[in-house]
Amino acid sequence: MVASRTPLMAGNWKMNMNHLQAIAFVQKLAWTLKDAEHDYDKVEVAVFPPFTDIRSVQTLVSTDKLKIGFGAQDCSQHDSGAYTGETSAEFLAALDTKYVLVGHSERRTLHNETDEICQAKVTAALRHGLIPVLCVGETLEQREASDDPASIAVAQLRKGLENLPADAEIVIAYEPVWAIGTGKVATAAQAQEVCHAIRVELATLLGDERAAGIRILYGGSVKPDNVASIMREPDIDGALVGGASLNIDDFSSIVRYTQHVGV
Ligand SMILES: O=C[C@H](O)COP(=O)(O)O
Repeated sequence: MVASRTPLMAGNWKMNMNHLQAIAFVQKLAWTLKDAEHDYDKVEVAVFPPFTDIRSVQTLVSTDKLKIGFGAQDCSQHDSGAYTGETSAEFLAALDTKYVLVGHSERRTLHNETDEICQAKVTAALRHGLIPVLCVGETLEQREASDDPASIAVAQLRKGLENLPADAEIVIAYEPVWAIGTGKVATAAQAQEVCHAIRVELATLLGDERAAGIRILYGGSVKPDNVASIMREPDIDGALVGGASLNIDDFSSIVRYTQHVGV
């Protein structure tokens, strides 16, 4: 049975755009997609702005009744307390935040986030009704040193989803670290190979039916000219887009990837 999974195009802005720029960007993205008669039921769209923009994006989305979703780029594993600089999933939920990235490779490498921390963040996000987007992926050194390039992402997945509640909604993002912001996109076959291994592991952990319904995104130098070939792969259900999500034309073209391929 082929599962029906609504593709998700997620724009991770990283540390770009202040709240005023965020308002202008989301407004313009919504107009562009409206002009193109984009059907959000066929391809879901979400942006991941910096924390300081989220309240502004929330207000715009709710006032203008936009169908663009939004998420945060990280959350604390704790709900509240003496954790200077951290942001609670509870506070994000109070701003109607739908998604939260967990374990993006920039968090793992620049902020020493371990698989154990990622697992605690997944749990914290779920505790407050957010949908975690768990990011996994190998570095170039790990890929070159391994006979099984998918094994690193699969091990991160296994740890990150430990003790997952039975009814939890999650999204997985496979991001080969060597393809992030480098212009070196994984080939569609390389991305599919790892995403398929992720789905097989999800089936082992959670059962076939549940695994078949979980969306797996690919991230790493996704652009309008390569999104179509990536989206043709059976285990890839969307993209986590960095650089190209900061450009309205590029991001809306990625969202409307079916136009490129006549799928
Ligand atoms: O979260 C997004 C990824 O890090 C990919 O970034 P990129 O599209 O700039 O390579």
